Amino acid sequence: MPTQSSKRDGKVLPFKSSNRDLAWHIAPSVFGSLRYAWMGISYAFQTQRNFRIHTIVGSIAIGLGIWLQLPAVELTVIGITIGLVLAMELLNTAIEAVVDLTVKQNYHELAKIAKDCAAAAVLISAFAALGVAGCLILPKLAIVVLSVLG
Ligand SMILES: Nc1ncnc2c1ncn2[C@@H]1O[C@H](COP(=O)(O)OP(=O)(O)OP(=O)(O)O)[C@@H](O)[C@H]1O
Repeated sequence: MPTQSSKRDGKVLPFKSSNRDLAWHIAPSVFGSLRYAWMGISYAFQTQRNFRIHTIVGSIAIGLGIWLQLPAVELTVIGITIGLVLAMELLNTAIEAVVDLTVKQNYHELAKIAKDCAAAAVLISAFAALGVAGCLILPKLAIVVLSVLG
């Protein structure tokens, strides 16, 4: 049953709620979608060094936050920031794959722009995460370390 319409070459085309005719395969259920998402995380962890580093550093940050008994709001901010960095890493990996699929091993200025901008998005989110850790974790960690030392 047509629910919306799209414009192509000036013509209004009706389309169904799931207009995925070009897809090779469509996840049959919510459980199927979750399984494919997990496969994406697993692929990124196995193949992307930066994704592994960010996962480990993020886990340490969450662990430190819990150990330092940070308030729930601060732990939430740290969690959201780590989630943002990991999500950016996954999008960067997806963009790299689509670019490589499109241009193969040929040089293309637009491929360069796509990859450089995707990498920049990861970098900016990582800097934001550093800033959050510097504001919320470092001062309290310094107090604990200094009190232990002296
Ligand atoms: N097909 C291409 N055409 C033009 N420049 C490219 C192309 N492929 C890669 N590059 C350039 O090489 C850089 C590194 O490419 P690569 O595929 O390793 O991306 P990356 O973001 O550095 O990878 P990773 O996130 O895994 O470290 C890109 O940022 C881009 O500047």
